[in-house]
Amino acid sequence: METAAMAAAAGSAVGVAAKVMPKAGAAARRDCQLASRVAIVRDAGLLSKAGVRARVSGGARGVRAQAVNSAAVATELSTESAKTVAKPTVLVAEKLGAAGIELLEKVAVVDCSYNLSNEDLCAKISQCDALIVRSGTKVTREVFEASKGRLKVVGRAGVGIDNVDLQAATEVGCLVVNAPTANTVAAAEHGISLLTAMARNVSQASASMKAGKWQRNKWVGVSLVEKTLAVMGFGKVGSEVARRAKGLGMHVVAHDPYASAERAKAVGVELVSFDEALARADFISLHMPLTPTTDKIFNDESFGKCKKGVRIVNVARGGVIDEPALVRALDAGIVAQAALDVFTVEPPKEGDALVNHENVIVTPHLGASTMEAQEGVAVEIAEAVAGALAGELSATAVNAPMVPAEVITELAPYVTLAERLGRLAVQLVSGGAGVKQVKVVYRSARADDDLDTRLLRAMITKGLIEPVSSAFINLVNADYVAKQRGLKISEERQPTDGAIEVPLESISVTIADVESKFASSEQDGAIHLEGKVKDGVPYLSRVGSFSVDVSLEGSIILYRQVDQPGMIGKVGTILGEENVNISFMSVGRKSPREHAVMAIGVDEEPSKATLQKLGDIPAVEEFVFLKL
Ligand SMILES: NC(=O)C1=CN([C@@H]2O[C@H](COP(=O)(O)OP(=O)(O)OC[C@H]3O[C@@H](n4cnc5c(N)ncnc54)[C@H](O)[C@@H]3O)[C@@H](O)[C@H]2O)C=CC1
Ligand SMILES: O=C(O)C(=O)COP(=O)(O)O
Repeated sequence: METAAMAAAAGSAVGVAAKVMPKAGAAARRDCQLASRVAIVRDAGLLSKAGVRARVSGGARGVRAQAVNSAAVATELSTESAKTVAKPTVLVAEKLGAAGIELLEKVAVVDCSYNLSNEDLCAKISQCDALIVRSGTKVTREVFEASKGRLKVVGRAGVGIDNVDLQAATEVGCLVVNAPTANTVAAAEHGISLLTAMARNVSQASASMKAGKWQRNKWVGVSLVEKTLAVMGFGKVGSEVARRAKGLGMHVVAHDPYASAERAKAVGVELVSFDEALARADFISLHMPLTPTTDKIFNDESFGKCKKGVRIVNVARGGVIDEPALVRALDAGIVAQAALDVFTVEPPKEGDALVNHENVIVTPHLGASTMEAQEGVAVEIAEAVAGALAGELSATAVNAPMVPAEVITELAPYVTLAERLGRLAVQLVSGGAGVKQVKVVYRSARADDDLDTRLLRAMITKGLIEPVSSAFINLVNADYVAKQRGLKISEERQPTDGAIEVPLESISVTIADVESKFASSEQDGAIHLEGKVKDGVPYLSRVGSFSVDVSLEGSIILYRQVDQPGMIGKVGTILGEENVNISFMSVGRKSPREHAVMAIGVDEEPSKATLQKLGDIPAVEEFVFLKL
């Protein structure tokens, strides 16, 4: 029952029919267990790099990318689903290295459709579980809306994610992953190429010679040695540029509000303020991301703070420069030369003043375009996307909190417990959509920094919201959706003396300011449920002020009775008449022959008539049926 429900949840989470086909004995059980495990992490929107590697490793690299058109995708999908489980569909919207395509083809139907218009992308996206892009595709809110909830992961085969609407992705629970490391050296090398080519007028001299001229006096350059280079953005690319520039004999300063002084010291670079960097630089190289803060950070005012005759390289993003301001600075001689790989609009409009400026050299966004970087990026993103589709943890997720794989594994049963407690608690509320204040208490012997509760909070949120709305919730969007609905979840840690090997002794969920359908679930005027994990299985351990002990599998009937002999027999007979199988029974009472709360786990959902028969037993004072 549990595994079937979770397998269904897995399907809904990824938007593919993750059906477990009927199989005999151990094989079927193993498949169900796998589906169950996948469901936990997939619902949480988590990815594991190790898991992906295990799944996709072993394949020969270098298989050519094969364009798969829509008809072929449809055919392959139907054939696949007839065989076992339908493979997810990955749309690769920009050229990706062959090794990446090969990895993806092991786990998905891969549709390589390049140069799609926005309209075509929107039309296609509702058939896709994942989308892979580079910098040339704008993944807008419109694209996420057009996906109608099916798109579960966007992979950016590169670093900059300014072309993906992260807010829209988060709102719909779509994970965004990037490939942050494989093109670092390529981008740094391109920065250095542009720096040296600009200083020695390589591209102008080459063009003039090809035009039949021999202008040795015209193309005299400037030297780099002993000059000061300001690296703006001392991250991965910036650091590599700094190292290389030092090798060329340059003095390097860097500006990066978030860089550590130790890292700068290790590279032999002085970290300075923005203004000081501009004031000292003979050359400036840009390596910061495009964000609302860096948007047009190089403008008339900042050029005004530069040394006259400064030379600028931009391999970051066109948008960090106010381009008309750069044209003015070039015309005024404030900026002597610029070397640009990136532009605010790509490709720039014909006749663009900057592109055509005589003191500017340009390349068409080639920073990451080496054979090596493209193969590396393709593998990096394919692994991340394949992992996402399997619901595993990603080290490169950009819109979900990072939760290490080992934490996921350790917390897996508590994740299930957390969701089920939320699910039960909200069903107890009369008109569950009105829940606003929820308190979660984690009882644990672990130190505060040794227990990551983000995943548990997300799953309680999922349990609280999904039964009473059409929202789909995972780790990516849980906090966002809760905030949107005005649901405030406060968390409290209660230290215990137990063993620290056990992550949690119990989790309790308390909903204040609501009315309960089952008065006995209230404690101090609030609905209160508590659960535990025993032998890897989640249990309900408390309902209101009554202790119970019922496994959280199947569904649950709770009723309050006057404690007296013969009750279990009567209830068992009524459920048995309708062939409802009882998995667990537990009586929670404070003292003999007084009020007791009975918790009964059932494998099947009883009919309303059967539930009514239970309610009609004279000793039963109230009852409620809760679905897990
Ligand atoms: N032209 C191309 O083909 C390529 C371009 N890129 C661009 O280069 C950028 C940097 O890439 P990585 O070094 O891999 O990223 P990164 O994240 O390692 O480094 C970016 C650095 O910029 C810093 N930063 C953020 N705001 C800043 C500000 N206001 N002023 C100064 N520094 C600031 C960050 O603290 C970080 O250290 C990417 O965001 C991307 O836009 C990256 C690869 C290829
Ligand atoms: O990785 C980045 O940020 C880049 O700018 C590279 O872009 P590309 O993948 O070559 O379109």
